[in-house]
Amino acid sequence: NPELRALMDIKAALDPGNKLLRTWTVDGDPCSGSFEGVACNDRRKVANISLQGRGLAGKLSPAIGDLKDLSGLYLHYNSLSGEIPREIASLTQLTDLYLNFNNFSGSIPPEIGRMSSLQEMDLCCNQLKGSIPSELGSLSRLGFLSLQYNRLSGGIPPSLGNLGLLKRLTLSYNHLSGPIPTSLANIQQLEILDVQNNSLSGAIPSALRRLDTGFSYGNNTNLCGAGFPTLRTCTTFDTTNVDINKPQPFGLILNNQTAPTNEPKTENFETNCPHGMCSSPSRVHQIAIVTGVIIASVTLAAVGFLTFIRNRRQKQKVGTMTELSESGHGSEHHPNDLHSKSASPLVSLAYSAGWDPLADGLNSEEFSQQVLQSHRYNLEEVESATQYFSEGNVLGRGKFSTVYKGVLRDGSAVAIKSINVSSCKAEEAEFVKGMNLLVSLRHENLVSLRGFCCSRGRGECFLIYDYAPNGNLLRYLDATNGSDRVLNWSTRVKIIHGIAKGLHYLHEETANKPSLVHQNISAEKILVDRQFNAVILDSGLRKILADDTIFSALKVSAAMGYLAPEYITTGRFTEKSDVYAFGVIVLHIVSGKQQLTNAMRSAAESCKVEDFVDQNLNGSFSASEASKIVRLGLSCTQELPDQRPNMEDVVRELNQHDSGSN
Ligand SMILES: Nc1ncnc2c1ncn2[C@@H]1O[C@H](COP(=O)(O)OP(=O)(O)OP(=O)(O)O)[C@@H](O)[C@H]1O
Repeated sequence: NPELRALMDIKAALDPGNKLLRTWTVDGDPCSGSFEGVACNDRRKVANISLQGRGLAGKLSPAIGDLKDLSGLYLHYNSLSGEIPREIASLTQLTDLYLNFNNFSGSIPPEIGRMSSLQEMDLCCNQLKGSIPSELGSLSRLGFLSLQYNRLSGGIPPSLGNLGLLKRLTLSYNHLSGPIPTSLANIQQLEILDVQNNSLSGAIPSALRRLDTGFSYGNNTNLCGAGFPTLRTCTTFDTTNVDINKPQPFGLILNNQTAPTNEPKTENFETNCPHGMCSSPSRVHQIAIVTGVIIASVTLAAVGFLTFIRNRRQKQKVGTMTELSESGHGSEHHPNDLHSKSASPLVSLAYSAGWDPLADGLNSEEFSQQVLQSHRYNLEEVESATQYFSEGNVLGRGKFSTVYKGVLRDGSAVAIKSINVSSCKAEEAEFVKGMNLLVSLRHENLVSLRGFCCSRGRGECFLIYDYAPNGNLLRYLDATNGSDRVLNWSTRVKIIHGIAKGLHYLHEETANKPSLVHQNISAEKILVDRQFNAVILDSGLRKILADDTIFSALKVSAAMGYLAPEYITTGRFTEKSDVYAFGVIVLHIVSGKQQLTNAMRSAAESCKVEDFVDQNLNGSFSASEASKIVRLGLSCTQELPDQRPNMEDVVRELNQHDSGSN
């Protein structure tokens, strides 16, 4: 059996000590279910190898290429080293390749471009060097490509723009240089593009603005572009082409070479050379030399300063290094390094203080053992629920957290929010107090928190929530007529009631809980459960987050129109600011629209509900109920907080209509 032979070769390389794959035996049957982590298809060919997180410390054998029917190879979270064998390219049926979180070195074999079935490839968090092969642009079915936290250099190949199904491209924390190819903006499916912490330069294709918060480009050498917060606008210098095959020391090139890119250059010229204002090439040449020298001096000074800071930090954090090795990954580019790269002072404070508030035996006073026992999950459960944080399970990524879909061992679906420790409150007692509060919140209209897990090794805390299968409210706004996303009137009313009741519960002070302000109510934070009830997400979350994390979330809320006007002058959140956001959501739900035009608002104000209510309902709604709810929405969005009702009034008002109509 050639497949058995290949498996024995693979085993010898993966587990040279024969300690971990003892069930793989030369006289066994790989398709009997007895080979740990091996599954076969109905033709009795090996179709899946799932050995993630098994502590494997060997290499990946070229014999892997002999398992021609393999569709999934999951070897992430091990300590595998050596090169990725180019024979892997023979796996033309492979859809999922997960080699992330290992110590693979060498370069990415360009032959991978022949793996025509590949849909998800995660090579993150290794020590891969060299450039990203342009051949990857041939992987026409690829949906996820993760190469972050490696040592990749050179340019981003414009050929990646051919990946028409690509949804998520993560290239952050490498040494990539040159421009972001315009071709990437042509990928219609692209939702996430993360190129942070590289040495990229030049003008960002303006069309990438559509990715909004899905586009992360911070900490690059010299990027520019209009309409990107935190970036400078481009100047004539930014038209200088950069040879993407030869990383340039200062992001500038001192001759007139044309970048070896096959994309049209028009956009860059349009952005950077308005009205023929560009300098002549020789002038650019001279200025570029002078600028290069200046940048060189500044860079050298900055490097010296950073080295000084880094050395100091390393001295301060002897304890942190122990934590890294505890997790079995000592690689320089491991994401656990995040805390050493992060600018937040909270991080080093947290780690040097040995931050692990949820460890057994600690905090017995602040955290009741009963709460600990009933709510604490271990990292293994979280890892297995999320299939080792597989990219395919990501529901969303925010500024400070990532949410994964997962399935617990009892088969129940959950959403797991992972929060980097640097975003949490640094004071252990404060954090624990916040956690206590979070688990005590119980209401039918709040997403139910099942438990939590904090991993010192990963530098993350996880909140495990019940999964709400019908998505968030955004999904039901701007729906096309006749689609199943058009909610009927009674469902809309039920959802509005639900949000009101959930917020009233939060605001109310009882013997068991203080009054809480949500601070981040938006259509995205309202989920819809199986019975189409509203459940509010992230309630109480602010109690465990650091202040700077909270403020960064505000920008989004303001941009979406949920931020109460008085916040600008007072800088404070009150129950009435939640009421304002609630009012905006009510108007969204009734109109079915995310953006309320002036015409719509004046229709609402002059009680012309038939012009305001979602046209997709084709008149199927109660006009009296609609006008009452619209009035309520308007009163909640009054300019002055005192003129807004409180949530108790809102619930009473809504209930009155209920009893009136019964
Ligand atoms: N319990 C849940 N059930 C179903 N979907 C969920 C659940 N929790 C979160 N989601 C979905 O996951 C995605 C991300 O969630 P959320 O907006 O809270 O996190 P985030 O992207 O980290 O954002 P932020 O930085 O705004 O808090 C959203 O689309 C949300 O609808």
